[in-house]
Amino acid sequence: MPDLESLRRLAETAGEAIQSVRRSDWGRRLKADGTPVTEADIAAHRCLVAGLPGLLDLPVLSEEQETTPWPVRRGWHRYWLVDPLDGTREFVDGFDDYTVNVALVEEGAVRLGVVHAPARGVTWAGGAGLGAWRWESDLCASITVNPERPPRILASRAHLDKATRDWLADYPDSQLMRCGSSVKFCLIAEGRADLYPRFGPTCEWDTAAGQGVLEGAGGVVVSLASGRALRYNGTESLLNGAFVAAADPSLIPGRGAG
Ligand SMILES: Nc1ncnc2c1ncn2[C@@H]1O[C@H](COP(=O)(O)O)[C@@H](OP(=O)(O)O)[C@H]1O
Ligand SMILES: [Mg+2]
Repeated sequence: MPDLESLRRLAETAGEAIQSVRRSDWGRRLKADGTPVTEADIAAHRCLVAGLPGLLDLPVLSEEQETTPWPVRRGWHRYWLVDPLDGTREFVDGFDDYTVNVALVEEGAVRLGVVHAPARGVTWAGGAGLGAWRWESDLCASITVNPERPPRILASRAHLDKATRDWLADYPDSQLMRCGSSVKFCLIAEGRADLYPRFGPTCEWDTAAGQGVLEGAGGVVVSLASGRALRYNGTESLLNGAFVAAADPSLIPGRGAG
């Protein structure tokens, strides 16, 4: 296992690179898929790819670099999966829910995840069987889920599609909170929300770190196709299918009390 304190500090250093771009006259352009990429994404990416191999010498798969060809990547048993700036739309639009995401993936499962939200000054980390933690101003606290009924539900601020709206119609009594980036997983992990359904597209680097945090806190991230935990590096496509993140599996329709 990598040293968690060093990993947290590396994520926070990447966050400082993002914040210094935000304070400056930052550039912005659109990627081929129409989503924005900023100088901040690139600055955080450079910071992480420079630092991660020193913590654990493994391949790095980052949103902000050309993807390693599948015939090579499929042979990876362990690797770093990185989204240097998740929630670029939030960042560009002046909202604070954007994050640095680093996950250690082993045999297709998340072993450890670290999520840092630079504008909030908060970092979360965790992994299944390890526990989960939250840091603010260098103060560390252990966190766990706190399932409530009716569930407090999270949805993307920028991407709320019809399938998600239809799903939400089954929860007329629930409070809906809109939030960008992997912060959604972390809010469930620290007991402030219960469900995050996602039917619209996400990529593997959007979910892995948050999944680690949530699993460490006692929650789950379930693929609606398999009914099991979301897995990684199993296909050439880096797109996730639909999933639900939950404080408890019984909150997911069809898996208990619903
Ligand atoms: N059409 C699309 N295809 C692939 N991923 C998409 C997408 N629309 C949104 N996303 C993913 O959703 C993430 C944002 O999540 P949210 O809407 O919960 O804030 C984006 O992360 P980035 O901001 O890192 O690009 C992006 O990867
Ligand atoms: Mg992302």
